[in-house]
Amino acid sequence: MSRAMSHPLLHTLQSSLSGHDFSLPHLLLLLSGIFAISCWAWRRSAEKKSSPSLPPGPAGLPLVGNLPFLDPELHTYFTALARKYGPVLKLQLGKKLSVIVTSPATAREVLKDSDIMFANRDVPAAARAATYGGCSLVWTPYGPKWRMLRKVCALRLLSNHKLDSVYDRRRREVRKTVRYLKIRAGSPVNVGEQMFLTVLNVITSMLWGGTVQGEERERLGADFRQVVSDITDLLGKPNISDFYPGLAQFDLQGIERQMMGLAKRFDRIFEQMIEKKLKMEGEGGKGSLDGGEKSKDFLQFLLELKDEEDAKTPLTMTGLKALLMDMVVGGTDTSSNTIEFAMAEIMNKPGILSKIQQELEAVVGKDNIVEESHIRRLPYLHAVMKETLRLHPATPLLVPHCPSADCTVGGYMIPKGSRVFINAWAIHRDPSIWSNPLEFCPERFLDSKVDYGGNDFNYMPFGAGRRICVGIAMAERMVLHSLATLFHSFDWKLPEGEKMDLTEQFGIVLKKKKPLVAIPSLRSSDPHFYE
Ligand code: HEM
Repeated sequence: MSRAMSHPLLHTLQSSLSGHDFSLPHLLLLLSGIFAISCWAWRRSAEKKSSPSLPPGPAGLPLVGNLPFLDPELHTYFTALARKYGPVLKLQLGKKLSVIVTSPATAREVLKDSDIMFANRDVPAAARAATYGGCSLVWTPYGPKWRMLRKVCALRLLSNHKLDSVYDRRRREVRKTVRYLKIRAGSPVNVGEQMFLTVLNVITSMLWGGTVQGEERERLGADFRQVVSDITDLLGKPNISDFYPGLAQFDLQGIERQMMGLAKRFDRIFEQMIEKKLKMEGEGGKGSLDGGEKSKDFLQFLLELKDEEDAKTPLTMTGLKALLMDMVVGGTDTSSNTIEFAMAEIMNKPGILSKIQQELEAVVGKDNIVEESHIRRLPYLHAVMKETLRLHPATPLLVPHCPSADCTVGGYMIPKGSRVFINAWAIHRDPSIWSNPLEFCPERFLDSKVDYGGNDFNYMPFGAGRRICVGIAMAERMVLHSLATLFHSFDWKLPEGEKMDLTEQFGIVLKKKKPLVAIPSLRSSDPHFYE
């Protein structure tokens, strides 16, 4: 029987007809029944016709969809597709529907108008393997657990107040880098590598104190760098397990296996720090691991929180370690790659470099060391940071969002569970929004209210809405303080015969294809500058 025949009115009609009783009331009933059924059927077909369709997108092949045509440089590939298919387009990647959003208006619909609906993540298999099953702040679904983790990070580690209280730790790491560069003056230095180490040491010193010194510090620093870089590479790799969840158990590309191996190395380091911390507490020590400092570090606070039995949303040991993972993976590459791109763009434009140095001279002075407190008074340098994040947003497609129910964006239907990419990279280079979009021009941000706080959908290097980056204040301090110090204390040039190459390489975190190697020289003859 067809679906229409199951309507209850039909039963009334059927029984009327089978009784062969065609008196006027029955006839009226029959007619009104026919009328009601016709209206119902018409409404259903009209509803079907007017329900929004899926977004447009390139035709795919049976079973695999668009997978064979996927270009690994996703940000440029998605940008080219958007030119052809518009600001909301779909790609069928195996069984997974991906949606790419490429205009300020449609990004606003996702990140503001339907923020709660899109506040979930579609967790890739690699991310689950990296973060104890996806229980970290970055990957946890929107809900009470996410709120608890977010609050803990925002208030206890990354608030302006907390950051102020641990400035000495950041300062110490920046000064260590200055001392290292002084020794290397006149020789080529891998800028990204040095800035990665600086940011990493800042973050770990905020997490568990200046725990590792001397040789141990060097060894763990090198270890972390390789692990973070391998993790972000694996997170950006297309994975069959995501496109065909039925095949995930076979881990055909070995991505989850490799990721588990990397996560284990992290886990060992975390265990080591936790063990030291618990031992110190057992011995009655209350300060951070480097001793002497009264403020509790983040790990100490998390361990106390974990032991709170009456907490509404308890923090487990794996949840605690996943949070440490987020800070180390989410905070390092993003900030250090931004510093590296900024350095490269600045060195490429001597006019910009001299404006930065003039501003530093006026605000910091020739005879002073740059302090974090100066950065609020360096508007030109701030414009340089904004312009760097416009042209080279650290996460060009943000972190993919996932709707918790079917919804509509740009008039198209986005099914529950799709993977939604916001192409911030393309929006930041859209000629209808930015004049000379490919030119590095910090001046466009001077006397402009455009900021990365998540209210302007033309510019969103940190995302927007509930899942906006939780580390903005920290990133701002690290990037500006480092750049100010690098250009106040040193002049920089490329090795003889080298040309600046600004080519990007896609990954969940965007990087310079060719690492920036540059030669520092001292700007001051005063040795106190380099202590
Ligand atoms: C230049 C530096 C940075 C950039 C450009 C950046 C950018 C982003 C972006 C685009 C997102 C995703 C937003 C979305 O889902 O729409 C994000 C999320 C996140 N970022 Fe950052 N980030 C930076 C530095 C940091 C730092 C220093 C930390 C911590 C120490 C951090 C921790 C996180 C975390 C934990 C999330 C996930 C938040 C959530 O899902 O609720 N980030 N970041």
